[in-house]
Amino acid sequence: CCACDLQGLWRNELGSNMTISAMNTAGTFSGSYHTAVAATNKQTLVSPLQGVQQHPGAKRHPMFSFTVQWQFSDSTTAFVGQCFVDHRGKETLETTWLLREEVLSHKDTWKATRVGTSTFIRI
Ligand SMILES: CN1C(=O)N(C)[C@H]2CS[C@@H](CCCCC(=O)O)[C@H]21
Repeated sequence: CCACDLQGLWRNELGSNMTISAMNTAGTFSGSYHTAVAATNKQTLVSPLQGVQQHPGAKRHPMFSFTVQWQFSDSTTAFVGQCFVDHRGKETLETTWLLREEVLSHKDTWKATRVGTSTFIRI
């Protein structure tokens, strides 16, 4: 069937919820990210995201990237990934992410970036 549209509500394996809202013809979008867990034990808050996807409609499995500006910690996460639709029309977002936290000294920069993968399904 049809292409994979990023717009809507997604959840990943960590229980985070992501809403991708405005999508324009240039393929840029915005949204919000609500995380259940964090690297710190701080109370988490909904955080804004900005992203770009390959030209919507032109691709069945568009690539995308987006960045989340965490509102409760001095850190940010960049996601890159692709949207896939299986034979039953089930969509998944396969992503790799980099989480960069602010470090107070240049000598600590070696431990400032975490990397991982995350899969989102539509909720
Ligand atoms: C919950 N998460 C999630 O859904 N991920 C895909 C990973 C990569 S972003 C991280 C949360 C970072 C929160 C801010 C901070 O702790 O500095 C973790």
